[in-house]
Amino acid sequence: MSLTSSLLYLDGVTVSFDGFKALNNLSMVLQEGEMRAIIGPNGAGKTTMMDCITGKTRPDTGTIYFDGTVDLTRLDEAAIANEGIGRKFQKPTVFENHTVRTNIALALKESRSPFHLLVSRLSREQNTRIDEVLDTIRLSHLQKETAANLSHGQKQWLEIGMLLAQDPRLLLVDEPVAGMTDSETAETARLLVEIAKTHTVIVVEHDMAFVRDLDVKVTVLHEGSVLSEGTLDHVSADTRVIDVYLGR
Ligand SMILES: Nc1ncnc2c1ncn2[C@@H]1O[C@H](COP(=O)(O)OP(=O)(O)OP(=O)(O)O)[C@@H](O)[C@H]1O
Repeated sequence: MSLTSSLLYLDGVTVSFDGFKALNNLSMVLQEGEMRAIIGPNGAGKTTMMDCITGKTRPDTGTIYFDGTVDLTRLDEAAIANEGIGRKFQKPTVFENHTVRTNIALALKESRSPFHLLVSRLSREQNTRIDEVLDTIRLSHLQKETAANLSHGQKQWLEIGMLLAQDPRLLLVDEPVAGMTDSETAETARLLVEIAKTHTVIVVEHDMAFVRDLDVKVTVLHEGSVLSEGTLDHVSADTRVIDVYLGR
């Protein structure tokens, strides 16, 4: 597989904290347009991997290439975000006092501040884009609602929408369904499948019913490297995966 045909390419990535290897020679390739689920036991290195991709943590060794040519290990967090890599953390961080629609408007690439929004009207294209995002995240009917009044699940969707408004090429989504109801969880899978039609996505999750609904290739991390990779059925039948994770 050539380096340039992949959107994200990690090779031999190692990260040590006081001699302990949170990532140990991790290699993984993601094609443009692919959605990938990352699973694995607590401490497997999932968050550290995301931290390395977004520039929060710098690997001791190894390479991470974005879009074939951009060496992410040489860029800081802001530069990596500018390259088109967006991340949604587990805890939603929406602007509670603003409406759902304003939250999306504030997240638009061109938008800078609430003040900027007040003094300069949004273009028709921007409003159309906001409408599209609201539709994707199932919140059109609540666009005038104050974000503080949303359910936990709806806040997660709003934050995914804020990520989409920035039009990233790669979305990193960390445990999106933690704390959601079953129906919100099922809806989130549908929402991400829809988003993945036009974006490359990495989803970290522990919820196996949700991962099954995504119906994508799964990478199992364990002790900082890839233990198994393939369909959920394939990795679920892997005795090493059962031993360290699924069988417990
Ligand atoms: N800043 C740090 N300093 C020291 N150790 C760390 C640091 N960050 C992570 N670790 C350790 O590295 C290992 C991998 O952690 P990481 O958070 O990446 O795992 P994870 O797969 O995301 O786990 P979880 O499913 O619990 O979120 C853990 O043992 C953790 O304690």
